Amino acid sequence: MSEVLKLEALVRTFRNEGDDLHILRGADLVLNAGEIVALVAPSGAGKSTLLHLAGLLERPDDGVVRIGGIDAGKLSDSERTRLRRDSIGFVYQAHHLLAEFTGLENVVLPQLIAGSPRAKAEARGRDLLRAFGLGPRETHLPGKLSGGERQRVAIARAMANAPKLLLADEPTGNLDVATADIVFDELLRMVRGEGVAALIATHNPDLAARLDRVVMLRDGKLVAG
Ligand SMILES: Nc1ncnc2c1ncn2[C@@H]1O[C@H](COP(=O)(O)OP(=O)(O)OP(=O)(O)O)[C@@H](O)[C@H]1O
Repeated sequence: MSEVLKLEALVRTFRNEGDDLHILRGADLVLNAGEIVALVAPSGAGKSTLLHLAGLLERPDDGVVRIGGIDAGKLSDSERTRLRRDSIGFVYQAHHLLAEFTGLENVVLPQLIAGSPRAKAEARGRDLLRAFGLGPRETHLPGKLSGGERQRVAIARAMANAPKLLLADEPTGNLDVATADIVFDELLRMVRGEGVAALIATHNPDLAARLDRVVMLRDGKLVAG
């Protein structure tokens, strides 16, 4: 099976008021194509730190991040940006949609930035929003959508450039329990349908149990959950 993400002995230490916080102390992980893995850890253990490193938003103090076999540490900043844009989608706890653009435009823009022609980007955007039942709302501004609808648009945006890897940090953490449940299942359906590998951080053990595998961040290392 082809390897989408490989983390090798990742180390990340923060300096905080004179103390060293050893957040990652040799974290290893392999994610294969189509695999959906839950990342579970107590608050402050380093889930977001790990996702930022895996998503090439930050560099580790030591260790290697490979995306599709490519050692990201050997790339220039612009090459990392291109690899991130072409291969990785992000979903955060907050939707981070652009308020002055419609739902559809929010899904179209990353595709235009990646060089896709507008007609193709709009067709893909409409397909993704329709899959979430948002077709009739595609021209609404984010401020006119419910919290669950906004998060669905944010997921559609993350999938817009057909990434190989989706990284999600508490993707339904801001929603009420009932909506979170539904949106989480919709996210899984879309990720499975598109054959994308995903690493999804969640505090919720019920949600984690729906995924293919659980890894836990313990003492700065990843262990099977
Ligand atoms: N840039 C930074 N400088 C100093 N300390 C940091 C920095 N970024 C993160 N930390 C610290 O590292 C620890 C891990 O943070 P991180 O956000 O990765 O945790 P988390 O597991 O995602 O937490 P939560 O579930 O609450 O979001 C925290 O104690 C945090 O305060």
